[in-house]
Amino acid sequence: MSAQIIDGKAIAAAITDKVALGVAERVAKGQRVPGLAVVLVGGDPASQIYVGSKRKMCEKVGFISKAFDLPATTSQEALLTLIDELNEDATIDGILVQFPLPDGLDETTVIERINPHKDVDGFHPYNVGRLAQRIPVMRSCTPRGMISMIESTGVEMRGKNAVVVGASNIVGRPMTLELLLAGCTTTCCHRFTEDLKSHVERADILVVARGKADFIPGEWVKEGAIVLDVGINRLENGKIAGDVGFEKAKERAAWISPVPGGVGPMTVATLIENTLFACNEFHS
Ligand SMILES: Nc1nc2c(c(=O)[nH]1)N[C@@H](CN(C=O)c1ccc(C(=O)N[C@@H](CCC(=O)O)C(=O)O)cc1)CN2
Repeated sequence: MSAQIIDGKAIAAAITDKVALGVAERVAKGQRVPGLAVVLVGGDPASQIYVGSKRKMCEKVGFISKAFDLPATTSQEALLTLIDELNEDATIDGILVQFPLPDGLDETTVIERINPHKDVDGFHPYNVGRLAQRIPVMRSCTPRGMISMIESTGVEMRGKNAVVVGASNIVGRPMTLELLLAGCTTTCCHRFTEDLKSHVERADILVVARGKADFIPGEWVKEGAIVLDVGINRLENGKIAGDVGFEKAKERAAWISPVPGGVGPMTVATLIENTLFACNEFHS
């Protein structure tokens, strides 16, 4: 078997085209355009790339994008004051604080300060709790994006064995909740998981978010599985690799997402989708 590629770039483009139409519809009705505040603290090179593509995408779909580039020395108090101001700003529908934050800044406190209806990252405990209770509101971008990718295959999720490798707050945990919501029998593997291979081998849907190149050998992938690779690992040769041994996995899976061009672009597209949703639902 040679897997079909889940083209995240193409699916993301379709999503952002739809958002651009949604913005045009608002304008035609005389409504204001959605606004996204993108906050970057410090100069982490990867974060600069991701923030750059979020701002570019805002421009492309017709959002107002407010950029806040703060020095790494920014105090927790100053960052929280900015969030308070953005919470009150009627032109802003979404607040995005790029992670990781520099040492000394507490991500949990920052997330909890954002108005849950402007939490376009879906990280606030209110939004995670809503997802856990099967009444989602704002959904985390990478996990929600991956659900859109699985939906694009046309494969029914209900009843499938789904295995998520990695239990981070940003990806692994909310993805576990998303797959449960979709009707999968879901296992979340983490650093204390014993016999990881046996879990991976029975995954009809495999999501890997470990951050280590080739962490899951392609030979472990179940025949006919859907494989979503969240890893972005920069190799010494300058190339980017995922967490799954792609070539071997491709011989066994039915569907597989590439790195780059898979899950990454969906994170940005879903953020844009969330911002329009927040604008239409809560801040019209
Ligand atoms: N506040 C947030 N911080 C972070 C999030 C998040 O969702 N919200 N996720 C990641 C980084 N991230 C978005 O912020 C992100 C990661 C990767 C990509 C992407 O398109 N990757 C490309 C490769 C690009 C490259 O690095 O050369 C790809 O996979 O094709 C977009 C966004 C951590 N922080």
